[in-house]
Amino acid sequence: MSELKWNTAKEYEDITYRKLNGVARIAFNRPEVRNAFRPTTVFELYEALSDAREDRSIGVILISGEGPSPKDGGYAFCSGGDQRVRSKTGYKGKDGINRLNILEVQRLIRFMNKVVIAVVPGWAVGGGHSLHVVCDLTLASKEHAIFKQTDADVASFDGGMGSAYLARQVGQKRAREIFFLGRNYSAQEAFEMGMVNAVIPHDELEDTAYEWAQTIMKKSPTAIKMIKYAFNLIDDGLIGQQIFAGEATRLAYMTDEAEEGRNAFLEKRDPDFDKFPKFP
Ligand SMILES: CC(C)(COP(=O)(O)OP(=O)(O)OC[C@H]1O[C@@H](n2cnc3c(N)ncnc32)[C@H](O)[C@@H]1OP(=O)(O)O)[C@@H](O)C(=O)NCCC(=O)NCCSC(=O)CCC(=O)c1ccccc1C(=O)O
Repeated sequence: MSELKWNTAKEYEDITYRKLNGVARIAFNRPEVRNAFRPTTVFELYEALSDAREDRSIGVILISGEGPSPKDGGYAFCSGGDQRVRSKTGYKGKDGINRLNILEVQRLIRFMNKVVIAVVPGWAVGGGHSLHVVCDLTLASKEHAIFKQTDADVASFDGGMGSAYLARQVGQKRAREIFFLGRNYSAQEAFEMGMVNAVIPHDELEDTAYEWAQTIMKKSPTAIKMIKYAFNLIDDGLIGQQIFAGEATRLAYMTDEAEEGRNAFLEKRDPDFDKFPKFP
């Protein structure tokens, strides 16, 4: 079992949120329902992810699921939308409003300026399966992780990132099988298909995820961010281009050439760009 001494970043109702040495760990905390998410869960997840995004000391974010269930000892990453609060127009929150707000979390993970690792201790199902797909990397418990896409069983369908990116990872035929048949896949099968990066003995999962995060933390943060956005770009269309271009602009702003442009404007003179090399 892990002896990592995580520091609580904030107390929440449906998730846990901790930090340690540049790593943020966010975990679903509804093990009695296999970590299904309701609107409250998703609001909290979004807030914690946003905090990790803004925290300049954080380089890698782990998303996991607390467990085991006090009811039966089962482990889960996430079993998707809480079907008990599903209504005709979405998932009903405490405010009585129906939402499909997990999609906002998917976008936050995808466009996150840091690496996000899904740490899967048990079931990754439905919208929970989609979440692991959207994360940059997935580490899975050898003994307990099971991947399953039940959307079509409950008349739901993630026709966005959870299916399109899955097809990129495992290929079209496999992705269609996963969605059309809704079978259970072990960590090893998911690894062989290409949607899991490593299969880890359950007791070592947490520590391994932390070690992977520390390895990434030693790299250039700018390089890691640009590589992530470069990988995303081809599938993310104009939004992918915009995000990559935004970061390119930031790098350009760091040059003397950019400073000359700004200074010339502020000093009400023509810019002198002649002194800057025109690289071949
Ligand atoms: C996960 C299972 C395969 C686990 O099976 P098993 O180990 O046998 O355990 P169970 O006895 O079934 O479950 C234990 C306990 O947990 C309850 N539970 C499990 N999952 C859920 C859930 N999703 N919602 C509510 N409750 C759940 C279960 O009822 C048991 O309770 P008891 O009181 O002890 O009986 C299996 O549980 C299973 O198949 N679960 C359902 C998985 C599922 O279908 N999830 C929903 C898929 S659809 C989805 O996630 C849509 C959400 C979404 O992402 C989305 C998509 C498109 C647009 C927008 C959105 C959005 O924003 O939401």
